[in-house]
Amino acid sequence: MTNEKPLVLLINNLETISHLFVNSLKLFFGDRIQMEAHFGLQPITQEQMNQADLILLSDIKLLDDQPKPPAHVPILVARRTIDLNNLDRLMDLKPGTRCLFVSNTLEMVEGAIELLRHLGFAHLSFIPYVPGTSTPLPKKEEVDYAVCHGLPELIPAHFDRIIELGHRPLDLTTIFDIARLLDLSPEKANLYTAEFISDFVRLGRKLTNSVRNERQLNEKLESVLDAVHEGIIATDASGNITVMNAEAEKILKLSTHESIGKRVQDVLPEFQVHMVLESHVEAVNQLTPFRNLYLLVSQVPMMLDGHVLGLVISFQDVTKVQQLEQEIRKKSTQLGLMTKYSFDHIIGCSPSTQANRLVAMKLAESDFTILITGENGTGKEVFAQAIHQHSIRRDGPFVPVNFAGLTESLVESELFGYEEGSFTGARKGGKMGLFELAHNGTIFLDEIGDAPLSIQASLLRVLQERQVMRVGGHRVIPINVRVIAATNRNLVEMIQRGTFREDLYYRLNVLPLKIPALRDRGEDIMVLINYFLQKKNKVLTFSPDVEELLLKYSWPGNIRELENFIHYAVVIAEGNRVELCHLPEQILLAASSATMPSEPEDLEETIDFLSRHGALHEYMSILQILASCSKRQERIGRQTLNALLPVPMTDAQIRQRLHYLSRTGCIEVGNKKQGTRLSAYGFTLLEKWKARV
Ligand SMILES: Nc1ncnc2c1ncn2[C@@H]1O[C@H](COP(=O)(O)OP(=O)(O)OP(=O)(O)O)[C@@H](O)[C@H]1O
Repeated sequence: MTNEKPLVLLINNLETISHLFVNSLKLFFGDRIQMEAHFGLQPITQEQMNQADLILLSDIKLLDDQPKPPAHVPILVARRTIDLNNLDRLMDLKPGTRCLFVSNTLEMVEGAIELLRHLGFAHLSFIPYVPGTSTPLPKKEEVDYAVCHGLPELIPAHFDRIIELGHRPLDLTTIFDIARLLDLSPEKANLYTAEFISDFVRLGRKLTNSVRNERQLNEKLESVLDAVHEGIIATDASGNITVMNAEAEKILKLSTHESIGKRVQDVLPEFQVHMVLESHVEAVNQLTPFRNLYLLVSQVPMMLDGHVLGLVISFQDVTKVQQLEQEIRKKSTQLGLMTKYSFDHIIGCSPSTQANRLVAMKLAESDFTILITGENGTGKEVFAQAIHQHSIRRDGPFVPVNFAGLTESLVESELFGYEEGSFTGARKGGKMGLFELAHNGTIFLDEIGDAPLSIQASLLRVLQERQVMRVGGHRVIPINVRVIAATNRNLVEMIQRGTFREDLYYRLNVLPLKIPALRDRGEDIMVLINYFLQKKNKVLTFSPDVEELLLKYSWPGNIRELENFIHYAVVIAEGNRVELCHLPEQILLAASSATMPSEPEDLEETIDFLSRHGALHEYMSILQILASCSKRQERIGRQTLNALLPVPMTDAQIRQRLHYLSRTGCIEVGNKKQGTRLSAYGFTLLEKWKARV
C-alpha cells in the first residue's frame, strides 16, 4: 500500500450515488480509509489508478473508457440493496398493479426488479423502461405508477404518479468484502449492522400492517416480521449498546436515547452478555428472569474473520406464554386432557382381555398410529388412555375428539383451529385446534367412522404431513402427536360403500387392536360386577338364576351398560340380594327367546315392516335418541322425545311410530311416568341399521 491509510477509488456515474457510497463507507470505516470519488464524465488518470488500494464501482462498464488499473489492485463491483425505509409505498399497492420501472441502464432496471421480486413484490407487474434504448414506452393508461431508485428526472413528464424508492445503498456483504480486501479490523461494522437491523425492524413493523394478507413474502421478509415481534439490541465488541428497537424499549421499559452508548453489562446485567462476548458462542432461547418478567433471550455474536464485531441480542416477553401454559395445564385437567385410566384400570380375567392388555402395552411402547375397534362401551377409550399413560408421551396431553358429537360445519375449526376474522363469529385472537392442543401428546379420534368425507381428506393430510393449517390461516404449524383412532363401525364395509376413504383407513390401521363384545367374554362379567360394586363400596349377592341371566344377556351396551346396571341394582335391590324381579326389563326380556327374535332374518323383517309403516329414518332417529338415554339409564317421555328429534312430528305421528316400534319389540313403552326406553332388540336393530348407512 502506498499510504498509511488505504485509498478507495470510487467510480460511479451519478454524484448522488457517489455520496451514498462515501457515506456508507464513512459510517463503516470512519477515517481509517481515504476515498477518492469520481462520477459522471470526470476523467481518471493512470496515476490515480495506480495509487488506489481498491477500486469500487457501481457498474463494471464504467472502467471501459478509463486507464487500465494495475493488476494488483482489487476491483469490486458494489452489490446494492434497497433502502428499506422507502419500501412502504410499494407495500400499499394491490396485486397486479402495473409499475413502470425506470432507470438509466437495463442492468440497473433488471437488477432492481429482480431484487424487488425476491423481497416479496412478485405480485406487482413491473415494466422495465430505460429512456433512449429499445425498451418500449407504454401509454399512460397502461401504467399505474412510475417507480425509480433515484433519478426521477428520467421518468417521462406525463407520468404523474411516481414512487421514488431512493438510491440503493451498499449491501452489507460488499462492506464486509472491502474490510477483508483492505485488511481492516472493522470496528464500526456493528454500527452499520445495527443500522441495518433497525431498518429491518422498521420495515417489518410496516409489513405487519400492510402485507398481512400477502403470501408471497420471501424468507428474508418473514424473518424481518419475526424480528418485529422481538426486542433487539445490538452492541459493539465491548458490549456498548449501538442500537435498540422500539420493542426492546417497550419490553425493558428503558429509553433508547439513554441506553445507546452504555455498556449492556451495566444496563442489563441480567443478560450476562460477557459469556457470549468472551466465548463467541451463541446462546439461543435462554429463559431469563428480568424484574417481574420472563424473557426468552438469544445472543448471537457478529463475527468477521474470527473477530467479534459485536452482539445482536433479541428477546421476547414470554411471561404471558408462561402464564398461559400454566392456565392451559390447569384447564387441561378440568377439560379432561389428562387421562383417568391406566392399564391397572382395565379389569377382566378372560383370555381375550388379558391378551389385549399385553398387546396394548406393547403398542404403547411404539409411537405408531393405533386403530381400536369394538362395539359401543367395550372400553376403547379406556384402552386409548391406558396406552397414552404407558407411552413416552404420558406427560403430554391426551385430547379426545368425538366425531359423532361434532357437526360437519364445526369439525374443521375444532380440529385445526382458526385465525381471527376467518369467518363471522370467529373469536378474537383465533383459536387453537385440537391437533395443536394435543402437541407432544396423543389425540384420540373417537367414532372415526362418523367423520364426514371432507374431513377424512383433511385428516389424511395431517397424518401424512404432520402439520396443520388453521382455517383462514397461512402458516403451517408442525405438530408432534400420536394418533389413536377408534370406531364401532365396520370400516372395511364402509370403504366398499364409498363412505370411508381407503387411504385413510390404511393410515389409521397401522396397529390394530380389537376389543371383543362383553357377551363374548363371559368370564369378565362377574369380575367387572364385583369391581364396580367395590368402587361404590357396596356388597350385593345375586341369585343363581340372576347370575345365569346376566351371563346369557347380550349386553349390547357392553361394559357401559353393565356399569349402569350396577347403579340400578344397588338402588333397586332389597337388602343386598338381587332377585329376578329386580332386573331391568331389557335383561328379562332378552332372556325370553320368544320375545327376542333371532338374528338375522327377524331384524331384516322388522326393518322391512317399519319401512312399510313410515319413513325408516324417522324410526331410527327415535331409536337413536332412546339409545343415548338408555346409556344414561334414563326413560324419556313423548314430549321430550319429540323435542330431541331432528324434525319434530305431531303427537299423533309420534304415537304411531312408538306403537310400531313397541309392536316389533324395539322399545318398551311404560306408563306415563315411566316413559319409553330402548330394548336390547332395539339396540341391535339400531346398530345393524347404522352399520348399513
Ligand atoms: N376393561 C374395563 N375395565 C373397567 N372398566 C371398563 C373396562 N372397559 C370399559 N370400562 C368402563 O366402561 C365404560 C365405557 O368405556 P369406554 O368409554 O372406554 O368405551 P368405548 O368403547 O370407548 O365406548 P364408545 O364406543 O361408546 O365411545 C367406561 O365408563 C369405563 O370405565
